[in-house]
Amino acid sequence: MKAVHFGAGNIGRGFIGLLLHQSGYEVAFVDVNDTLVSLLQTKRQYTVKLANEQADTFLVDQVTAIDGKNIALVAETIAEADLVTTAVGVSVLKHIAAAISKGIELRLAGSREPLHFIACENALGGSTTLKHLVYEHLSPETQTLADRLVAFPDAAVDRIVPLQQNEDPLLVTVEPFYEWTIDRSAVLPGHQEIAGVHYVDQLEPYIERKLFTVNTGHCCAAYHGYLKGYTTIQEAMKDPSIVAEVRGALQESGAALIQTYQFDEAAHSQYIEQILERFINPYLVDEIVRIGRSPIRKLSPQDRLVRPASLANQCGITVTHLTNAMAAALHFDYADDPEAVELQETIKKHGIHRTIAEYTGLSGQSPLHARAAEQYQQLGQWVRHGKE
Ligand SMILES: NC(=O)c1ccc[n+]([C@@H]2O[C@H](COP(=O)([O-])OP(=O)(O)OC[C@H]3O[C@@H](n4cnc5c(N)ncnc54)[C@H](O)[C@@H]3O)[C@@H](O)[C@H]2O)c1
Ligand SMILES: O=P(O)(O)OC[C@@H](O)[C@@H](O)[C@H](O)[C@H](O)CO
Repeated sequence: MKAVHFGAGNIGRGFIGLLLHQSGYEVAFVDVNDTLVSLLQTKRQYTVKLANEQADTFLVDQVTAIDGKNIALVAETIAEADLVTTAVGVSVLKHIAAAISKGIELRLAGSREPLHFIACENALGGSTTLKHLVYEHLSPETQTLADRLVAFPDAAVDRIVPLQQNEDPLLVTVEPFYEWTIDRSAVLPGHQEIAGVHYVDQLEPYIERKLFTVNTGHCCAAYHGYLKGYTTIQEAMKDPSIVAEVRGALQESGAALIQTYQFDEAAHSQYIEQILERFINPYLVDEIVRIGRSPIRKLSPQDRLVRPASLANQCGITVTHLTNAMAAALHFDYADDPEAVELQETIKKHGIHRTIAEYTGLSGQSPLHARAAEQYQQLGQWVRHGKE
């Protein structure tokens, strides 16, 4: 079986590529990083190392890579594939949509075999977003045919894969834990289930629980950790005041998730504890600036801070830690992150209230907006007064 995977980065090699390989797929990675592409083409294999005491390793072989700029070759490879996956970043999906649409046109011209596209990004409805972007490039006739033969099941992916600092540029170190959940209701007959994947009839509770626990807690630790001058999440999670913020945020999002999806309270508490353990894995070095990357995306209405805060607010739960994490995110002034730079420029130019309204969608009338703005000022004073 042949799979095409867009994005030969950390999660692409360290999680999706590994699981597809273990399921019997030959994986062709599509990437725009020339070094990665050329190394994968030459070596045809790479190693995944687990961040555990034994440092278990897995060899992923029978792989290759395609230059993402070579649209004709990407399209031809998609036309021949049994499965297509992505892990490029949700904001990059628009850049791969044209090549995917060409692949679908070629495929439909020569085959009636169903084809699945699964976006493995940290976002609600990632594959659905990809579908809309791809359909913009297809004629109405092709869209009608694609409706029958091409599917875009949404998915949730969970495995912490930090930025890599290995001598071997293809080696990727990952945490032992993983969870890949796919919406079975959108899968076409004939799809061969991927080993190790959890197929569910309704994805929403799973993706919201993952994003609003793992990613909410993660970015909460990262933004508060950044303000306190820590470099890694492992350092930040040694600070009791940061752990208290993370726990507080996860209690707020947790209460909202439990009310919305009727999760068992004890099981959800255990889920939170397991995640806090994962954050402090001593065999990983995970940089705060990776976890805090793209603060505009992370402050957007459907993402890990605003959506759980809004859900909690609607459920009548008092929200202070999630708004404090938004406030800390608004202070994330990391100069190498283009979204952080844009955010800081917007605050300077238009002030905090307009910035909050513009990026979070929380209007000036929202109590969450008011609290985040007040906490932003308090954190600013704390930073200016030497963080006493
Ligand atoms: N790293 C994690 O812990 C983790 C876990 C779960 C989900 N995710 C999600 O997976 C996605 C990728 O994250 P990552 O950490 O692997 O990032 P990454 O930067 O390591 O990998 C992204 C890869 O996509 C490639 N890319 C960029 N533009 C492209 C294009 N136009 N065509 C083809 N390839 C392109 C990049 O060159 C890079 O190799 C994100 O959506 C992230 O939220 C990451
Ligand atoms: O990838 P992002 O930028 O959406 O979020 C950063 C991290 O929180 C994220 O990559 C986690 O490590 C991952 O989602 C764990 O499953």
